[in-house]
Amino acid sequence: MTLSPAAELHVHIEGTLEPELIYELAERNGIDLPYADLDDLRARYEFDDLQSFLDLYYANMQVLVTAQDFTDLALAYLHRAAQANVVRAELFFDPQAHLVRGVELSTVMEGLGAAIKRSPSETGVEAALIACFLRDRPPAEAVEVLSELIAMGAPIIGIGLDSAERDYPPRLFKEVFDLAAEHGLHRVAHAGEEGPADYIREALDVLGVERVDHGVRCLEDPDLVERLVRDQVPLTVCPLSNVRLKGVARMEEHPLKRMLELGLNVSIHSDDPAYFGGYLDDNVTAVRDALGLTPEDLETLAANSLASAFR
Ligand SMILES: Nc1ncnc2[nH]cnc12
Ligand SMILES: [Zn+2]
Repeated sequence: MTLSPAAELHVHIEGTLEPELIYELAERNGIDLPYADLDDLRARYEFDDLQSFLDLYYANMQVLVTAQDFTDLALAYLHRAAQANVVRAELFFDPQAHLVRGVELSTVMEGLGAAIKRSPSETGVEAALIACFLRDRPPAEAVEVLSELIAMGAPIIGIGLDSAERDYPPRLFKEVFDLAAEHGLHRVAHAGEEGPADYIREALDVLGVERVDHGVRCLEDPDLVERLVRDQVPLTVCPLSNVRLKGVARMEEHPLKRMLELGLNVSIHSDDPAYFGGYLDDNVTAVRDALGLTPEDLETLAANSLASAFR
């Protein structure tokens, strides 16, 4: 199936780290992996919830050490995205997850910066970077890291908020989002993935986000749905992620079709494709087959993604 051109607006670049690349980078950097072999690593890609995934996601990042590692990771992803007819990719990355391991911000930015620069000519995909802050780390640290990114002139178009959602309400991060706004940066946040619908409202009202990542739990709050429809707030939905992290029991029960029917501004994305069983095209075919989406539905979803991109 040839897919319509689309924008990938919800992908964590560290979540595109495929097991094969983990082994290749571990070898290159002389790192001993705590797995028996590739199959043993692959067998661990079974999750009970967001935290069980995050534990493996952060552990595997240890193989990312040099600027070249970050460049290779991002370009491998962008080549794969091109196969799915992605024309624009806004890549999330987690600066704090690297800083806490002793990898310098300058190394991360040099590596990812080179990849987004080379991408149009090498992959055909226009790429941009969004720095995400970890909600299970201190809010003051997020302010510190964003200040450093701004001071070094890092090539970022915006900021986001990710990691463990439950018990970490968006309002804790008002200061870093205000700083981003002062510097003309775009603002997005994960909300309503595992956390309650109220976190979506807070992300809009307190953080001033322009898009909500996931947002599926908005359906529990009819007044919020009405507002999201009225304001056409983009919701970047990640179907395979929702099923693999058990927010949704089976793809056949995914609320995406209902969200479309309600008039919500939804689009399909891949979140952490190396961990959740597929890239943008895999997500599209999975929901199409499970929910019986029509070619018109798919066209609407792709058009929504392009219209919600920051360009
Ligand atoms: N699905 C997700 N939710 C929250 N934080 C993440 N970081 C990487 N993937 C994530
Ligand atoms: Zn995500």
